[in-house]
Amino acid sequence: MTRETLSCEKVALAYRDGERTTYALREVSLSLPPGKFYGIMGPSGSGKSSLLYLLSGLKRPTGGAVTLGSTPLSQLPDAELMRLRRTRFGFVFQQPFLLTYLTALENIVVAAPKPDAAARQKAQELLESLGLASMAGKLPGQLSGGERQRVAVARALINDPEILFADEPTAALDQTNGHRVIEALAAWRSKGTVIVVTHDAGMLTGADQLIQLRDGILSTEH
Ligand SMILES: Nc1ncnc2c1ncn2[C@@H]1O[C@H](COP(=O)(O)OP(=O)(O)OP(=O)(O)O)[C@@H](O)[C@H]1O
Repeated sequence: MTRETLSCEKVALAYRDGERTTYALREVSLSLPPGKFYGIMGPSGSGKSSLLYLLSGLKRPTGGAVTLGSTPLSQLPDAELMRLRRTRFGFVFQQPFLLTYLTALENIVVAAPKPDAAARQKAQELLESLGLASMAGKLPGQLSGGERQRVAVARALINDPEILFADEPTAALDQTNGHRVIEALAAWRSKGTVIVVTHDAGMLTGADQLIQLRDGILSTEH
């Protein structure tokens, strides 16, 4: 797996609403070397999700640039950007978005490039590493919210993502299950970069670096 530094240089994200322009982010610059667990924090509306969307190529900045190694993410044509996202990034969102008619194992395998025996084996290993070995054959409706979210983490990991992005992955969970999901995400730093957005500072005590946003700009950085 290639492991490159993800960086952004003076990125901005402006939303036009008729005459009005709202800046979700303005002039944010960051350099995120690989293999670390980064936490993006800040109050509601501070631009956390916007920053995650820009860093992961889900949105394009209205100013500045996002770069992965020497690849200018924000300048790639749509198809190339989509391919890069699919092959090098993994995503976990607030809701797990599992297919209700597939088992936990099948929900993971469908995200693999080829749904073959090797992918099934890997999906089973991921479930085991996340404490869900016995849940492989269960449907999402038979799992708890925390278990469903850990299945979503396993699905995000099936392609060995160089960067794992998570947007408020614990917002729908209680503290105990939230911490288990964060532990599962954080463990990936031994292989790739982990970037987690949350408004819950208690979830980021194990982060290597905290990125604090306020009103669309960086407020502190350690
Ligand atoms: N589609 C949109 N159109 C207009 N303004 C938007 C849009 N999406 C976000 N914004 C604004 O951009 C700012 C940053 O939003 P963002 O979702 O990035 O913040 P956040 O820190 O993730 O908030 P939360 O914790 O509430 O999810 C907010 O003022 C928000 O109202």
